[in-house]
Amino acid sequence: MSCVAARGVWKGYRVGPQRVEVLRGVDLEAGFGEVVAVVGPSGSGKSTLLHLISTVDYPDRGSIFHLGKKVLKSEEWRAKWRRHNVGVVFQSLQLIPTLTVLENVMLPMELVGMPPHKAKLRAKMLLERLGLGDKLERYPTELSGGEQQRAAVARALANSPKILVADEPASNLDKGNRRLVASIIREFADSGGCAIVSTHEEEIVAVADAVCALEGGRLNCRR
Ligand SMILES: Nc1ncnc2c1ncn2[C@@H]1O[C@H](COP(=O)(O)OP(=O)(O)OP(=O)(O)O)[C@@H](O)[C@H]1O
Repeated sequence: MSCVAARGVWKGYRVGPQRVEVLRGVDLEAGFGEVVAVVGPSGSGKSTLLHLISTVDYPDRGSIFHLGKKVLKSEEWRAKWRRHNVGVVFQSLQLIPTLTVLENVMLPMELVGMPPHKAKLRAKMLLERLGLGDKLERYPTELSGGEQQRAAVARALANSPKILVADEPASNLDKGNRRLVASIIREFADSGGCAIVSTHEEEIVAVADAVCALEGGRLNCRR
């Protein structure tokens, strides 16, 4: 059983009268303990693929498997599955502007019933690890782009997911923080999960077990 698999995945969008096929039969496999980096030029479909792998979106054809189970089309099923099993760093981050950084990271834990005092301890620990220990009470708009990005990584790890899906999580970071995020992703996978990460950054590629290049709607992986 693999941690994450994509089999024959197709996804396209309607643009006016036309249909553009972005993914044309993508296969991907991530074992437990693995980091898979997805690389490719802007517009090649990395975010499209990661939305499918994270279960935020659903393929037109083909299937995604998580922990050996086929991801179902029902949005309700996918939302519940994600809440418990998948940590997602969106390219657009999607931090909640009306909550502090600490509250943003606590929220996923509270949604699965963790008592607030425990959620707070874990959120603090994660934010300190990501170098945001002195920004806990700030609101997202009061943070730099790179700080927001690190807060989004902390939030994705909050529920100790089995699967981490991160869309360019290091794109706004300086070298030191790119290394930090890369090592946190590596440690996450080493503890038994798997991470699928789109990136242009060599620090992330350096910790990957497989590098998959997306081009012309197809994915070519080398290990
Ligand atoms: N909702 C949408 N409707 C129409 N076209 C879309 C939509 N979302 C993405 N696309 C198109 O699909 C293609 C792939 O987009 P995607 O965002 O997946 O690429 P990407 O590799 O993540 O790019 P980047 O590195 O710039 O973030 C692009 O040509 C984009 O214009």
